[in-house]
Amino acid sequence: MSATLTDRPVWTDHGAPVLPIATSRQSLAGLGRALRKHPAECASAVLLTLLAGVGVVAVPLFLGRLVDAVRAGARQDLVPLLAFTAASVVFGAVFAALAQRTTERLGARVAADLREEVLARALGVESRVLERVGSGDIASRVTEDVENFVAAVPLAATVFSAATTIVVSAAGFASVDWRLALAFTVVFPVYWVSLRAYLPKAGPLYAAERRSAADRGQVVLESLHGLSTVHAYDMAEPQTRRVAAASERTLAAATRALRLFILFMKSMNAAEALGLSAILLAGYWLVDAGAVTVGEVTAAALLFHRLFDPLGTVLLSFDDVQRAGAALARIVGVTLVPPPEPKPDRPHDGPVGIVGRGLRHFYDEGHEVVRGIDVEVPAGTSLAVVGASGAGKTTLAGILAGVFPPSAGSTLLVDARGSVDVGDLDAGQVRDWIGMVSQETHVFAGSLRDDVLFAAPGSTDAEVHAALRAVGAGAWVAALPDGLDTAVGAGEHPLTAAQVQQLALARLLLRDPPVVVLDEATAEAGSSGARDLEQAAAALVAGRTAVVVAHRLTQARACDRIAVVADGLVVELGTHDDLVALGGRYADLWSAWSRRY
Ligand SMILES: Nc1ncnc2c1ncn2[C@@H]1O[C@H](COP(=O)(O)OP(=O)(O)OP(=O)(O)O)[C@@H](O)[C@H]1O
Repeated sequence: MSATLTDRPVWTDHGAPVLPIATSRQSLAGLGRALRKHPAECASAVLLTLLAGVGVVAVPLFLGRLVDAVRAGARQDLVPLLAFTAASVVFGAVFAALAQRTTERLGARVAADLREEVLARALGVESRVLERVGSGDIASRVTEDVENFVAAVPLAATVFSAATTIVVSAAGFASVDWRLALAFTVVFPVYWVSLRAYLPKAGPLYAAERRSAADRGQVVLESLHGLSTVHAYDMAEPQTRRVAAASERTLAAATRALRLFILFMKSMNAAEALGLSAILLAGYWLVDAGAVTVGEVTAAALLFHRLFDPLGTVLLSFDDVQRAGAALARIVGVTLVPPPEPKPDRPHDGPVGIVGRGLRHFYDEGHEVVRGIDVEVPAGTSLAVVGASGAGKTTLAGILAGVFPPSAGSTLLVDARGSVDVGDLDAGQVRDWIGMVSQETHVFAGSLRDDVLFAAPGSTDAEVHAALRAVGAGAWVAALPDGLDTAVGAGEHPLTAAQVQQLALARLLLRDPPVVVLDEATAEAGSSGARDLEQAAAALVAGRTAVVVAHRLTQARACDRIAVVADGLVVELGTHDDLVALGGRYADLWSAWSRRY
């Protein structure tokens, strides 16, 4: 694996490295891609919403005709017109319900697709990128941002239907008389000015309200948690005053937000009054000039009145749409991380040795934790890595296992066909060559079988049992109520730290890579558990090339050679006997260990 010190993609937000955030255009393109996967649902959502809009618009138009029929005394037209009006009401209601359902379902599908896409891409993000941006950013995008987007789906459906109704109504207006339609447009400048005044202030005011509500909650929680202290020091009164002060601040913030909202609503009402007046005035003039009928003006006025609702929906949803847009930008942003380049297939051939050349690594610039290590583990031999806490053992193990690239230097794998740089293999191929048990083994929610098969899908139950027996897990697995079907993971059958380590070892045994890197597989098991795990690890190491980060020196003694790491460098290297004879750091560690155990 080769890498240079600058070989890291970085996007920044106020100087802090983050994953990319999509621009509006990229977000829309991402949404478009997700929508295009459901062409039939998209078409039916649009069609049903249009039909619902037609229903909404038809009612005022028929009512307008009714007015004209009454004025003309055309009694024979009244019943059919009333029937058409009633039918339009039913038609509009039925299609509105169908449209809402279809659009919400489509939204839920799109959200699910986006969630899957972002999760797949997140899992494929290279560790060098993850290391730079931190896993928190990616986790919040896959969870919170996706949730925020999903929560906005019903709203998006409502806004889409409202926007469609507005468009269909505009067509309805134009069909009555273009001059009436023109009169109606006087509302738009008023809406525009109100929105420009409302939106920039609303966000910070609502945020302040949420913040002060959170502060109040914090004060209340503190008082409850510290109840005994409050009683002991007779602090009930000052504490109540703190809660009251926090409540007043919340109330003041909520009042400020509400006042702005009421002002905004008033300006919307003013816009509606203005629009209606404009239509009636224009209507009066047009009727007078004989250009339109009273019924047509009635239809236009009713049409406009019916628009209050959808217009209000669209205007009031700006905030939420902006918030959903921000979540979408972060979700789509994950998909903008360039996927790792596909590497040519290079299966291993026979036993594999491992060579690290000039390895250096830093997590924080200016603080190297591996400072130039050359290490060679010939095929079929084992190397123990020992040293004080923080010496760089885990970092070295991670680099040798190809979990992340070094800041400088390279790791080569050597087989019968020659050598290959770990960096020239893709992540899946690396795991065929090298298996690793790290300090953080995760137990996935599911059956015990699935948890083991995770590393080697397709293995039979007999093979899974054999692997579990080989790592010393046979007895406890046999005692499980449902055997391999037992549910493990969060909230299910609890596993001890040693059992989790055994699972990790069994996974690796089934995967059967020629090289294994074990990092403190025995550290958390307590001394008797640790001895069992040592044996389990020995079963895995036998016949393979192994790098073992060993805290228990018996495990180090069992390896062919031992590297003592101190402050990012290998300071001693040799067999157990050589190093004891050398009388250096390892000899000191060994004599201290021998005295203790
Ligand atoms: N992800 C990380 N980000 C920043 N610093 C890190 C990270 N991982 C390790 N370090 C730092 O790098 C140094 C070497 O850590 P490393 O875990 O490699 O040492 P170690 O010898 O394995 O220690 P231990 O035996 O305690 O696990 C330490 O100073 C540690 O704090």
